[in-house]
Amino acid sequence: MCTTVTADSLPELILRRLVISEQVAAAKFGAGRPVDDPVREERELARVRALARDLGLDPDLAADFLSDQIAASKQVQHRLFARWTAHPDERPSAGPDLSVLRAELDGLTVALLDRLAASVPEPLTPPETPHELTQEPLRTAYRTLARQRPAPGASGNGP
Ligand SMILES: O=C(O)C(=O)C[C@]1(C(=O)O)C=C[C@@H](O)C=C1
Repeated sequence: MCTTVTADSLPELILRRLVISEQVAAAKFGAGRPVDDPVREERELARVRALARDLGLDPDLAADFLSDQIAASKQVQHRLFARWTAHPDERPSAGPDLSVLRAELDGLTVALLDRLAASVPEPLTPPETPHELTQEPLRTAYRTLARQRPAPGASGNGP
């Protein structure tokens, strides 16, 4: 799996991550695994800090941003778990492979940080979506983006 940096916009990439999260939920529900995986989260956050340094982005900003994406993913997954527990007829028949989905998420992280580094540091608001499942998680995904952020390279981390 290669980690292609795409030309997609930040909002598109954020939405795509939530769509993959629905598949992650299916994989975990099918395998009887819990939504939360703190070890995986720690690894992702450490990687994002390293990527941010390479891109000239504030590592704290990048970590806050990824934490929002993880929190949003967990909201989607917990909602789906609750739905599938209450309505067995709505359960997905077969879950996709979690390791494949994680490789997709890792590739998206590179693209997301690349877009974040290229974006103007003006506050961004989450788009409205007709999908009830994703509206609240989208607000979570934009928590850091909704605040004024320092321009890339102006993070005060020194030369
Ligand atoms: O990789 C997983 O297991 C996921 O569920 C994805 C994810 C994430 O959004 O990156 C979300 C929740 C877990 O605690 C860890 C990571």
